[in-house]
Amino acid sequence: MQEEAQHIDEELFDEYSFSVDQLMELAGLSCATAVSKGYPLQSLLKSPPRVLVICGPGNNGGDGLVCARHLKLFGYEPSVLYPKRPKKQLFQNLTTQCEKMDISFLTEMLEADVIDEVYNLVVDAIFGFSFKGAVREPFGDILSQLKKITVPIASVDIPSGWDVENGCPDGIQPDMLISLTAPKKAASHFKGRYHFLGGRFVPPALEQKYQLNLPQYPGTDCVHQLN
Ligand SMILES: NC(=O)C1=CN([C@@H]2O[C@H](COP(=O)(O)OP(=O)(O)OC[C@H]3O[C@@H](n4cnc5c(N)ncnc54)[C@H](O)[C@@H]3O)[C@@H](O)[C@H]2O)[C@H](O)CC1
Ligand SMILES: [K+]
Repeated sequence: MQEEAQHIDEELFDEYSFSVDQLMELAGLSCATAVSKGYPLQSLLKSPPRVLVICGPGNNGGDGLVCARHLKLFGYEPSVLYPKRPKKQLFQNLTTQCEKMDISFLTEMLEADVIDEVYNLVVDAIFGFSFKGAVREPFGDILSQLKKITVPIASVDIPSGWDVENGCPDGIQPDMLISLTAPKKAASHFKGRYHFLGGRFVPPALEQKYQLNLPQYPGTDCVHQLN
């Protein structure tokens, strides 16, 4: 399944000629849309409507940066923690776009009780389908703080630190999961309240080839609520 997700990914780029930027924009927009459906502005307990977006070193982190930008456009106040920044131009551009929109970047991870006090929720865009092995720092420390918080976590594609196939019983337990392209095997271990499917960009021929059996998205929506 981890391999299958990577094959679909490669095929979208190599055979279907999509660029990463295109798909990441749609993925990140889906995440911000799912957050706005699960945690509407008017339902938030803390004002201003602060959201902490934690971004990892790969494309999952890129989805997080796009998500933060759209959340800001939707009226939220995102702050971003982005401790390991790849040198690639794409990630530098996404970072500049956030900075130019007055999204603040934290210099270090906050303690769990501070997160609970200041933020309404955390978007987990640390690792996606390429996560492997034992968690390396600084992400071990970040995930251990996330295990202690009581505000909800919305995970992008896969709850970070979970094995892509087998999940992780003592890992973080997000309240929302936004599966991108198609739910990964680990999604069957998800016990939170909201499961959304996003990344409405899969060409029908690719969906058929991999027998993804994707549900029908409602109307023109970029997310589909699975439960
Ligand atoms: N086609 C699609 O479906 C799209 C998916 N998108 C998103 O991209 C991620 C997958 O991105 P990828 O760059 O392949 O990898 P990750 O972000 O999962 O992470 C790789 C990153 O993490 C480091 N790493 C791996 N294991 C560890 C570890 N044990 N400890 C510390 N660090 C680790 C690794 O070195 C890399 O730097 C997918 O899930 C979607 O969210 C696209 O954005 C849109 C198209
Ligand atoms: K994640």
